[in-house]
Amino acid sequence: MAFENILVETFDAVGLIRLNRPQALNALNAALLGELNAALEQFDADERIGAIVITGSEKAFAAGADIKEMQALDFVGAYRSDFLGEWEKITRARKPVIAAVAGYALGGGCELAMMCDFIIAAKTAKFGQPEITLGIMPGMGGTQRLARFIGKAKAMDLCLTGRMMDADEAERSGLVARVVPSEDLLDEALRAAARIASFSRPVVMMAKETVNRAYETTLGEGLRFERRLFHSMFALEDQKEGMSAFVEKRTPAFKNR
Ligand SMILES: CC(C)=CC(=O)SCCNC(=O)CCNC(=O)[C@H](O)C(C)(C)COP(=O)(O)OP(=O)(O)OC[C@H]1O[C@@H](n2cnc3c(N)ncnc32)[C@H](O)[C@@H]1OP(=O)(O)O
Repeated sequence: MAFENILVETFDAVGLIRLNRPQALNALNAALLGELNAALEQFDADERIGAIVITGSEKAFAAGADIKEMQALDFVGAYRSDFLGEWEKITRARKPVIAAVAGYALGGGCELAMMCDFIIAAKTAKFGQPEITLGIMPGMGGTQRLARFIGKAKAMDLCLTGRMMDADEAERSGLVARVVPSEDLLDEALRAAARIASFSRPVVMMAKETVNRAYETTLGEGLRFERRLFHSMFALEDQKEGMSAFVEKRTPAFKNR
């Protein structure tokens, strides 16, 4: 499939998607969304791929939903088309997705990064929900995910003032897993993805599913879910291989089953 708004590459077991609308600071329009979903589906279905990285440019991961595309929208059009609803598909990828963020991650850009499983940020990264300055509020999950990830105080601050948060504040707040020098961003993200891809695929997928469950259920239900999936891992050849390799002091050769 040919893409116009993203660039897609593979590095061994890692799929890399670069948002590529430099003229609009990677503003997220419908065409880009369709391509991003298609690329993610392809990587998710590809047996050779174990993890996925989404990145932007040095200046912008993404400066938000495309304001020029949204400008003329009316209520009925937004409601009937469930405008922005398709973005949730990104969270359905079953393989881990890392956001490698440099520059602006604003509005929908910040929300897209939060839909990924974790964020690695360059020193230059700036996160924010400036929708309030446009006469709207976040609509791709910002109010809900920020409140869960960084707490009410910071979520309110960002959504109500529209201010930007730099990479260090984002890391202190728990939004970002690691901050690295800009020149190391992609290598660091690809290395993390390659490490994940080297582990047992079903175990990685179950670990992702289980951590995500923490955001959707009670602690009791989450703990039961974790324990049941944990028990199921003893049916995997990869559990036998991983533990034998430890005892025999060698590197495990996982077979993803
Ligand atoms: C998901 C939901 C519900 C909502 C949203 O996401 S709303 C969008 C939220 N984002 C913003 O409000 C940020 C808008 N952008 C900016 O404030 C600035 O572009 C900046 C601070 C990120 C960077 O400023 P800078 O002066 O360095 O660059 P610009 O000249 O302003 O931008 C270059 C080029 O990109 C176009 N651009 C930037 N952001 C968007 C956007 N979100 N949608 C559409 N186009 C965007 C900008 O217009 C300019 O293009 P032109 O020179 O052709 O006008």
